[in-house]
Amino acid sequence: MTATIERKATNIHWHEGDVTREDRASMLGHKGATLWFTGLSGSGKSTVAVALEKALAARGVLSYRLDGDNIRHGINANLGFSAEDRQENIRRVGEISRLFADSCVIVLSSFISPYREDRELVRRMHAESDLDYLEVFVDCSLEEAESRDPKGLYKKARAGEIRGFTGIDDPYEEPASPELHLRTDSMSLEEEVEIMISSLQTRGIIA
Ligand SMILES: Nc1ncnc2c1ncn2[C@@H]1O[C@H](COP(=O)(O)OS(=O)(=O)O)[C@@H](OP(=O)(O)O)[C@H]1O
Ligand SMILES: Nc1ncnc2c1ncn2[C@@H]1O[C@H](COP(=O)(O)OP(=O)(O)O)[C@@H](O)[C@H]1O
Repeated sequence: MTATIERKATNIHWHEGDVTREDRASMLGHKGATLWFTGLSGSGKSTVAVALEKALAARGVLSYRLDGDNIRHGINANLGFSAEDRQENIRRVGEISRLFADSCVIVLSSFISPYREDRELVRRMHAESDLDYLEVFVDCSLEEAESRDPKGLYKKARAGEIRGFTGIDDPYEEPASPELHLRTDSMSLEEEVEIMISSLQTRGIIA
């Protein structure tokens, strides 16, 4: 694997193992892949990922969720919401997703990931490692997301208590050609799960 940013360390060498990705896939009975959920806060990224995780588990498929809020409690606790910090957030999570996907897990990564360039970096990381990558645009209008306001954050942003909130006073760049487009203000959760499961089947990632 080559680096996606300039690497500081020199004199480092990739060490191959004897157990291959194909070996891991036969052990688990499915391939690994990353589903990258991008969309506004409150668009439904976490809800959709939780529902898909459950549906996959019922089929005996191993998946693992990486969620913005959770990851920011741990490995990315040192990052805020400036454009630079969001970029580093996505870069690190992109690398973590690549590792999990290589381990043959279906990775469900839910991050606002507002910048197209940052998402394209994650796509390139997966392509570089010959791993399936599906960008899932979790799409709903700002008005709908704001009316849901599951954490009361839009209210705070409108009141000026949160600055740089995506959709209010910070940008969200919509995906130009996502592999999957879920319109959560008109589709049901069941339909959304069905679309994702059949796409994984069609691509030969799961049976
Ligand atoms: N300023 C600002 N803008 C956007 N979101 C904010 C902000 N401050 C806190 N939050 C909360 O952080 C969650 C988004 O984290 P992410 O790691 O997904 O963001 S990003 O991809 O780096 O843009 C987001 O979670 P979701 O609502 O699940 O998307 C919010 O709960
Ligand atoms: N079709 C749908 N798909 C996903 N979420 C939906 C849908 N309809 C309504 N919702 C609601 O929208 C909210 C989305 O919140 P959440 O999943 O936390 O969003 P995000 O992770 O993008 O911030 C939840 O309260 C969920 O129940």
